[in-house]
Formats: sequence, structure tokens, C-alpha cells
Amino acid sequence: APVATSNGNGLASTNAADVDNKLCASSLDQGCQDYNLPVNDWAHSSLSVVVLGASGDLAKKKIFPALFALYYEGLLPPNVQFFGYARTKMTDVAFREMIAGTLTCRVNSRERCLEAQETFLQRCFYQAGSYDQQQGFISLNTRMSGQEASMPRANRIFFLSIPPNVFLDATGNAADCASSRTGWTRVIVEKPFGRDSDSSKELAEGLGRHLSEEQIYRIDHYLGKELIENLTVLRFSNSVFEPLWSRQHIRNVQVIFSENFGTEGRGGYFDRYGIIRDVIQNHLLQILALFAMEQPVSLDAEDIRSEKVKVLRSMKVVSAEDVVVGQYRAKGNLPAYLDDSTVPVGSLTETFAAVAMFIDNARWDGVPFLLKAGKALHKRYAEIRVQFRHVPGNLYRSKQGSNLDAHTNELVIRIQPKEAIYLKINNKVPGLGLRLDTSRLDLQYQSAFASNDLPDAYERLLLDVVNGDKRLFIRADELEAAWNLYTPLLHALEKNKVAPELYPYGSRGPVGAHYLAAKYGVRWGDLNEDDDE
Ligand SMILES: NC(=O)C1=CN([C@@H]2O[C@H](COP(=O)(O)OP(=O)(O)OC[C@H]3O[C@@H](n4cnc5c(N)ncnc54)[C@H](OP(=O)(O)O)[C@@H]3O)[C@@H](O)[C@H]2O)C=CC1
Ligand SMILES: O=C1O[C@H](COP(=O)(O)O)[C@@H](O)[C@H](O)[C@H]1O
Repeated sequence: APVATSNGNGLASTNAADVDNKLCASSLDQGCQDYNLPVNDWAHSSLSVVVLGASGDLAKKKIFPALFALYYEGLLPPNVQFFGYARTKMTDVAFREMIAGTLTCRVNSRERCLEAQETFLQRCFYQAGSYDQQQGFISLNTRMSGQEASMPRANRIFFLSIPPNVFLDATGNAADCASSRTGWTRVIVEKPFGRDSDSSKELAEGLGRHLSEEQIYRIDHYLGKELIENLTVLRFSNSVFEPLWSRQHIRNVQVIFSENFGTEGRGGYFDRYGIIRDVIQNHLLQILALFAMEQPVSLDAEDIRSEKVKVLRSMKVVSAEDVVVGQYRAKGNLPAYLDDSTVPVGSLTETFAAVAMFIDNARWDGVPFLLKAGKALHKRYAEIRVQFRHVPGNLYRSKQGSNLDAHTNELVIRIQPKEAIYLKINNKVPGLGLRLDTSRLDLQYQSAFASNDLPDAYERLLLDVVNGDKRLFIRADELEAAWNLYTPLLHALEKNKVAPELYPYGSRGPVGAHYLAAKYGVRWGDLNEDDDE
């Protein structure tokens, strides 16, 4: 059983380290070369995790709970400490109280949870300061150095959980004043990585002035979800799937994201981006790349990411004719997007979009990949649906009725909630007559793995950063390829002031999405009510 003290050498000495905290280091990596220690030698290294924007929503909702879960499972090095940094003034005690309310333990391993929470909180510290001035970062550096003093090497992770307008200032100051001089420094960057190709390039250049590509971890938390990590396992470790994974057998692929709540509270951020930038250009496109890429040479991060870049670069730039945008309107007492006080009056920002994409390569030529994402819809779920071709010369056509689509094989990978993989097949209804019906070969995670409490995506991704594993992070050229696919469309939508089709809060989205699918002879698979469970 995981024990609270498994990390437990106690805190490093708080005696002030002999660090010149007035001078800012000019190079992030300089310390590493001075020490002849293996990179992750935790017997001789400490780890400090700094969350910039620690007073914010993401820090409270995801980052600190994930750090605690890793700590509780004994997956972090013995000499670990956590620092919050933001402009809000707070003492360590107030900070600990703030995050204490966010920590939870896994349903099936509550053992010594409260004790673990207590020791975790004792390792949490807070430094107030601005993002665009060095002073706060100098103080942060002093405090970190104090905690790290007993170890010859100090490794540091900075998580930029701040709005994009302060990314560069914060990175520059963290790099100059608070990067490690004795170990590695890694920086986790949250999306949005720009608004289009140009702004993304600008951001990349800005980050590049302070960090090497090796130090940058661009997070897409969908890549940390269990079923997405499993996607390549499913494809490349099962001989039954790979031969079917092409235009010869697959009629279309659908990647669907649906949320049953609106932008409540995040309208200010959301309005500048819209659902295409918020979800489709990153989360859904990443899923598509993993789904469609060729088998990588190895499981090495660079091999996987090179295959993703290759398939992204084989995709056709999204055309305005292949997109439907929508915006939710009020329904009963459920508010419209435009009722959000943080949204500008008359905003045309899309809260729903459906897109048809195509991959120009031998494997996927002509296969429509339909991506759909929306807020304020009827349910929350995310899934991949693979619809296979109709059976040629079907012997049983007369037993199945005229709706061929209803009887084609469909592989559903349900990312959330209730993670599952199932294949819809035609089967004889048991009994004397000959009647066919659709049944499922069904892998429900909850029952198959007794796992009603899977690790959160941020746990997996944070652990990967600690271990220097970049498989699940976005490489610069991947990002560039992704923006190249969507930038012309995004500019066209803005330039032409395209009015989104309104759909009622709580509905299945605008009708236009059905016409888009129908244009390619496709019916959205999530319309079947019986697929809900
Ligand atoms: N929340 C979420 O679910 C997700 C968030 N993200 C991204 O993660 C990052 C953090 O998200 P989130 O926590 O929601 O963001 P918040 O808006 O809550 O901002 C985080 C912190 O940044 C500081 N801050 C806010 N606005 C400004 C400003 N204009 N100038 C300087 N500092 C500011 C505030 O701290 P203080 O005033 O104390 O300095 C705030 O607590 C963002 O880049 C966001 O886009 C990505 C995916 C999901
Ligand atoms: O990145 C984002 O993701 C969330 C949805 O994440 P999930 O893990 O809860 O599915 C979305 O609500 C948010 O708008 C977007 O920025």
C-alpha cells in the first residue's frame, strides 16, 4: 500500500544556501555541466516544482491535486518541494489552506491519506511576486535554494499556469533569476500556444530566447488520458486492428468532444479563442494524428513525434466549406453564451464546430475524418468512432433492413467518462428464427480493470516531466504543422465575420453538423441513443 512516508527523508535543510541571489544567471543549463552526476540521480538531487499562477483555477483544480497524487503514490523523489508563485499576497499557511481543500485520495487507496496530505502540505511554500519583474523571482530563488541546500544538485520544474500575455515575461524572469545552477530546469507550457501560425511562431521565438527546445514541455492534457495513451497500444500490439486501419476497410473516423456546460467564468479567455483553437486544433487534432500516423520506428519520443508530424503534414489544410460553426443560445433558465458577462456584446466566437479533414496519403486517401466539439451540449463525453465499410455482397441484407449504416461495424473508443472500447458487430439473435441484431464486443474499464479511479492526465504528464519523457508533449514542428492546417480557416472566419449557427443550450448542437457529415455520406455515430452506456 502506498504510504505517506515513502518519500520520506523529511525536508531538506532550511539553512540558507550559499547562493548569490542578487545576480541573475544568464544561462539555464550552466550548472548541469559542472556536476558529474547522472541526470536523475535522486539520491543526490532535489526536485522543486514551481507553479506560476498558483492562485488560479488550473493550479487548484488540476496541478496541485496531481502533484499530491504522485507524492502519495511515492512516485516523486525523496527531496521534493512545491512552490506556488503568483501576484496575490498569501502566506505559506494561507497557501496550504487553499490547496488543502483540493487534495483527494484515490477511492481504493485511502490508507494514510490524511497523514500524506499533511506531509505534502509541509512541503508547499508560496512566494508572491509579479511576472514581469525580477524581484519576486529572486526571492523565489532564495527560498528554493534554502530548501534544496542539502543536495549537490537541484532540479527545477516551472509550470506556466498563467495567461498567455505573461508567458514570456515570466519565462524570461524565471530563466534569468530562478533557474537551477546545479541541475536541470524544465518548463511546462500550457496552451494556448498562440492564436495562429504567426503568433505561435512569435511565442516560440520568445521562449527560445530563454530556453532550449529540450527544456520546453508543451502540454496537451488529452495526450495524458488513459485511452489516448492506449491508442497506439491498441493499434500496434494487436494484429487484428492494424490490417483494418486504412481506406480499404474504414469508411470514416469521427473524433467527438462534448461538454454539457458553457463557458461559465471562462468567457473572457474563451472569447479570444473559440472552440476550434480551444479544443479542435490541439486536443482533437492530436488524437487524429495518433490515430492515423504510421508505426513509429520505436517508442522513443522523437520517433513517435516524427510520425505525428509526418501525418499532420500530409493533411489537407482545412477549407471553409468543410466547417460548421455554432454558438449556444439560452434555453429556459440556461444562459446563452452572450449572457456571460465576460463575453463582448454581439460576439461571433464559436462554441461549437464540426470539421471534415482529409489525409493525402496512400493509407487514408478519401477517408473523411470528422471532428466535432462543443460546449453547452446535452452530455459530457469524448470519443473516437471508427465506422467500417459496408459488407460487400452481404448475404444477410434481407435480414437487416435497409439502413446499412445501422449494421456496419463500428469501433468506439470512449475517452471519457466511463472509459471503454467496444466493437459493434452483427450477431444472430439467439433462438430458432434467423434474425440479426447489433451487439457489442465490449471492454468497459470499470469492470475489466476495477478501475473507477484512473490517474488524472496531469498526473501522468507531470511524472513524465520529472522523468524527462517527452513522448506525450508537443514538439515545435508538430505545433507548427497543426497551426498551418487551421490558420487560413480561422482567419477566414474572422475576416468574413461568419455568424455561428445558434443551438439551444443542452441540445446536440446545430443541424449544420449533420449536413456536413451527410455531404461525405456519413452519419454521426453518437446520435444512437443506445450507445450512451
Ligand atoms: N483552467 C483550465 O481548465 C485550463 C487552463 N488552461 C490554461 O492554463 C493557464 C492557466 O489557466 P487558469 O488557471 O484557468 O487561469 P487563471 O485565469 O485562473 O489565471 C491563473 C493566475 O494568473 C494570474 N493572472 C490572471 N490574469 C492575469 C493577467 N491578466 N495578468 C497577469 N496575471 C494574471 C492570476 O494570479 P495572480 O493575480 O495571483 O497573479 C491567476 O490566478 C492559462 O494559460 C489557460 O489558458 C489550459 C487548459 C485548461
Ligand atoms: O483544454 C481544455 O479542456 C477542457 C476539457 O478538458 P477535460 O479533460 O475536462 O475533458 C475544456 O473544458 C477547456 O475549455 C479547454 O480549454
